[in-house]
Amino acid sequence: STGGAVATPEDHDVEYLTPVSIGTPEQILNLDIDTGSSDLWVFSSETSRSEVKGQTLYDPSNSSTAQKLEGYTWSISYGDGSSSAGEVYLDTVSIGALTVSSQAVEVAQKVSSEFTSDSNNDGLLGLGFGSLNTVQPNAQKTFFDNAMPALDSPVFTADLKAGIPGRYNFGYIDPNAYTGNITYVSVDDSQGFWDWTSPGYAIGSGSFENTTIKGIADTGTSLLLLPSSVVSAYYGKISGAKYDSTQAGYVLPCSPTPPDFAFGVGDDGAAIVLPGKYINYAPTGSSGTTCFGGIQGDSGIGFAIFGDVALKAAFVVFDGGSKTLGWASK
Ligand SMILES: C[C@H](Cc1ccc(C(C)(C)C)cc1)[C@H](NN)c1nnnn1Cc1ccc2c(c1)OCO2
Repeated sequence: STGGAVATPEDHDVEYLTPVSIGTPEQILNLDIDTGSSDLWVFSSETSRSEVKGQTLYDPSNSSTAQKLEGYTWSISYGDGSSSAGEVYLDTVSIGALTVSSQAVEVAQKVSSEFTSDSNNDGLLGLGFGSLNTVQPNAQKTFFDNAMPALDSPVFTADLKAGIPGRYNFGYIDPNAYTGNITYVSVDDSQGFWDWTSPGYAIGSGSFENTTIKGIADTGTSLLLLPSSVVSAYYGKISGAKYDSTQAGYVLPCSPTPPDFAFGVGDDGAAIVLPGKYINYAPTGSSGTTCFGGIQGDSGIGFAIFGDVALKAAFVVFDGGSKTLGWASK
């Protein structure tokens, strides 16, 4: 079997939302597919009313296929400080033509203010490794883990785009979605992430800097978070760029367009090039002359995060069979 669905960017590509069908008859929620976590949780009829602001709610009592996992709970805190918690049902979940009949659907009873204020986001669908799942007393499998045995090929692909809809596909690699070759690299799943190591980077037309960058491919993080040495080298090339403590990040003049940023993939010289305009993440004020940088530091996290700013420059294969990541330009 195969499946897939569109991934539509919210403002500034801060996140990408994908329609996911849950229950019988189907209830369609727009979820943030997140390769950096492993819980599938949704706003629901059980979410406290004061914490709901416009989201679509999954109501298990309206699904003939919903089964409550009595005594099961979940609670998650994300690296950006947001959090949510609740109870657990099993129900039928589909992404396009791909259906998992007994998927753990974690219904939120509480969500933090960051989720409440994001009215278009109806929840997260985690595609990290199972060890990250927070359900107690027994961890639950991800949609991909449940689907994998039935898939034509044990893979899913992320084809995110700048400012326009892209796609997540399951079970096949679309040869029309990328250019050149796909370079596969090994993944360390010991922390539950799609964790890989880039051999280095280049700034604009500059020479390639060999420095290992270990980080995760994370569709659920907006920015590209890199070691401070790389980040200061990049912004050091841009007159007027500076670290702004009030913004808690590097800001830069929105024009002229900043230099491209390339990160290496594999040891054959392959690289993914981010056009400089991707680094103009969003204007910081009303004048539009200063932009918040799409590349920021990863200090305090312990690893780099190849978030949407990086992923939208590539076609990425998440191979659950060989536990490898495939990177291609497009
Ligand atoms: C943050 C997202 C998870 C999320 C997504 C969306 C949202 C909102 C809808 C409310 C906007 C909140 C949360 C990420 N997913 N793998 C994640 N989940 N756990 N760690 N990370 C990545 C990380 C880790 C550390 C950091 C960071 C990021 O930004 C700053 O420091």
